[in-house]
Amino acid sequence: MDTRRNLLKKKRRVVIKIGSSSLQHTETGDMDYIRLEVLVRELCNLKNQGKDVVLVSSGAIAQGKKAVHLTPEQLQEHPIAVKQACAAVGQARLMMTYQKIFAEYNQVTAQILMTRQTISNDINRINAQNTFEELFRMGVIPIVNENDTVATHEIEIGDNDTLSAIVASMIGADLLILLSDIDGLYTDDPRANPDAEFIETVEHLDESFLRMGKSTTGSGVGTGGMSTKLTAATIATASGADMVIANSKDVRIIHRIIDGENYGTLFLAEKQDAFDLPDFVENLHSCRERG
Ligand SMILES: Nc1ncnc2c1ncn2[C@@H]1O[C@H](COP(=O)(O)OP(=O)(O)O)[C@@H](O)[C@H]1O
Ligand SMILES: N[C@@H](CCC(=O)OP(=O)(O)O)C(=O)O
Repeated sequence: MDTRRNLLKKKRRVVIKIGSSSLQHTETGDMDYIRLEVLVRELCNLKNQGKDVVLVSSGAIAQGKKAVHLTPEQLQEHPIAVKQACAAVGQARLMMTYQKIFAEYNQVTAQILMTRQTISNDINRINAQNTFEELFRMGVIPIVNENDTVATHEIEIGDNDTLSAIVASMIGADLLILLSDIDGLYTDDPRANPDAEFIETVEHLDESFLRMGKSTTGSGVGTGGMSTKLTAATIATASGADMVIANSKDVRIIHRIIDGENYGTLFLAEKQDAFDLPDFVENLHSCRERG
């Protein structure tokens, strides 16, 4: 067995991110309760192994749209306010569903909603860090999302891949797992290029890997495609966490990865003393705009 994979067993603080498309049935857009249940069981089991666990869950906007039966015309009218209203509805639904399922395992959860200011403002960031630490001491699993109801372009992080890496960096996590609709990183988007090859391990995340995420295709339900996952890998690995991108088709992949089995793409941590999270977050938008 690959010794670097085997070391994943020893991780103490794990952040797991699941995207909107992974939480719903493709055909109907309704919640996939079985997948949610298995996800919750996996997280509770990690917690029972003595690890600190954080879930970053997308899905507020997608579930909110579904709940209020939004027509495409309504979406066109006031896209930002409509999206924010949907997020307000969907976030409450998501939390209700998670709390119900976590309660079956006697697991207490908490909701943490963040914006870019949570990181860039020193007081907000320290408060958020203290809250996470207190929740871990209490044995609670925090469930994190962007505060979509108030976040507009000026203060948004914009996608939960990046958010999950920011959270991992902020709380000193040693492993981040991004659950996606694809097995991991390929040399190119395999949906567009049948010759794309799967990459098992990224030892050093240089330009050649970052270029592989430039294709703009994605599930159409969530945000980002592969490029936001590579931004997440940049933050996580520079902060000293390993990161894995893996397929959410069977969420039992979480314990298989942590047991050291060869699933997904593993990005190895390369802690950089010069990495400054607030500074990185401050420059996030200008970096994206420069492409
Ligand atoms: N180099 C690449 N390797 C793998 N997938 C890629 C790559 N470039 C683009 N993609 C696309 O990114 C998609 C995953 O992004 P997205 O749909 O936003 O995921 P999620 O909703 O799970 O966060 C894949 O389904 C794939 O089509
Ligand atoms: N914060 C948004 C999701 C943003 C996002 O990054 O979505 P996804 O690409 O599905 O992980 C929501 O909850 O709807």
